Amino acid sequence: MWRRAVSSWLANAPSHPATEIPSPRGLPIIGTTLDLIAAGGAPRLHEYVDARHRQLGPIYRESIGPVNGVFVADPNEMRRVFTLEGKYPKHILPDAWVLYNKMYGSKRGLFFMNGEEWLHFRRIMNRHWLMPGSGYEVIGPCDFVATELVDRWTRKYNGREVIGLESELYRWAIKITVAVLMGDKYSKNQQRIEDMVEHFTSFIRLIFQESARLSLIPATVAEFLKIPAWRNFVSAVDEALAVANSLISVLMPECQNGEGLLGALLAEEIEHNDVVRIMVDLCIAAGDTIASSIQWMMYLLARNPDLQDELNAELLEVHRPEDIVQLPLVRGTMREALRLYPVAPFLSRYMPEDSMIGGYRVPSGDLILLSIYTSGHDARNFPEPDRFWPQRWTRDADGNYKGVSNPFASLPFAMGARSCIGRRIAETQLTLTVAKVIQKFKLELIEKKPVDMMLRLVAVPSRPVRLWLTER
Ligand code: HEM
Repeated sequence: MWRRAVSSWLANAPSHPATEIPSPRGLPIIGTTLDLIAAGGAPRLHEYVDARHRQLGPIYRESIGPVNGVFVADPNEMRRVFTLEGKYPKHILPDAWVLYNKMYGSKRGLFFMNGEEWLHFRRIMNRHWLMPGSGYEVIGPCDFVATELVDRWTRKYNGREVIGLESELYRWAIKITVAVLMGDKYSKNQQRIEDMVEHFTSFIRLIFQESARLSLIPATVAEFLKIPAWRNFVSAVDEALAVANSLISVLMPECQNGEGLLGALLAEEIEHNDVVRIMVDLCIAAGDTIASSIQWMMYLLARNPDLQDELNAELLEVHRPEDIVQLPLVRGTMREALRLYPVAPFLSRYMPEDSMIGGYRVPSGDLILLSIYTSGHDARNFPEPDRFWPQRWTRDADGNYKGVSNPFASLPFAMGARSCIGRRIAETQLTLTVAKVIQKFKLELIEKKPVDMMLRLVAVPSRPVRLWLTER
């Protein structure tokens, strides 16, 4: 009711100039950066912005560090932003990466492309990667790596704590992505590429750690002062790109006959270098996002033993991987984890033209930041928003979600032409692996104290999740 009232107010409100968008008071040059530092710094940005929305409303403007943007938390206005994003949607890029690419002449994959170049490659990728039934096998490779993880944990951690859960899941994330890229060829080659995957995994973790340290300092300043975080970031990116390039070069000849998603891309008329840079960036994009999401899923399940039993009971009836990934409760668990802990708590678009957002005329070129952490935790969109309740995503007899008032308030993969290209793959990887783990083990937390979410470029647990496994 209240939500509808706010939305209709936003839609019908008379237009106001952008200068009237509510804004907190800040200092010249640094804006409100000091307020953010007092609130816990960049790792707590999602909570800081959430508090600002409560203070200033569903749309407000703020300059934080090098970023000046209009923050939007109303789901209907968020949808509008995607309808106004234009032919070549443009999102914000991490400052440190952009400077690195410029300084070292590094040509990068889809996430970093813009304009015609982006559209050209995105269309090719959409054809193969997003369309259901595009024919490329995702389930088989995901099933193979998920089974491998469960077997490894049975040998090493049954009746024990999983040592280094984060590293275990990072390794799983990279492996499962490489497996999807290689298709059937993965199982035959996995020993050969094991070391490269291991190295790549450790450099990717390092990159994310260091780039988070750089998030409040303009990259040009960090580079000029040669602060340790910048130097470490550069060497981790150098190493990761070098290992990833070698990895893709090893995989390419194996997939020449169309195997896996890599084979599909090779069959297109794309230059070798372009295939390599697209693939390298896919591995980078996949690693942190799915490793973090699966940690949250396991953390939430470990806190809810009854749900684990309920899931296991449902899984007793279903055997084929393609049916497991469709189970409403398995999918609900994933959607709920991504609602509570969205890997990317802010989505961004530069408006291509002057646009009406929330009753304000936002000029072309302005940066809009969609606060999906806030909209996902808002009681107007999700009753009892802090409760982990996977069944809310299942439907009642009338076809309505049981506990979701506005599904557009949780957009972990974004929307529109530039939404996550790996969504279908990620969903298969997460649901299948979690289902297999639950079929085999009961999960318990060793430390019961709640774990917070913090931003390290993507949202991750603020301290290690310590998991105890007991075979069912
Ligand atoms: C839970 C896991 C994941 C989440 C929550 C996630 C989320 C996102 C989001 C929010 C974006 C930005 C979209 C935008 O600006 O509108 C994005 C882009 C992207 N994602 Fe994912 N992602 C996940 C997994 C993956 C995986 C597994 C892959 C690769 C296999 C991948 C590859 C990409 C790429 C290449 C882009 C850039 C797309 C473009 O600019 O056209 N992601 N993702």
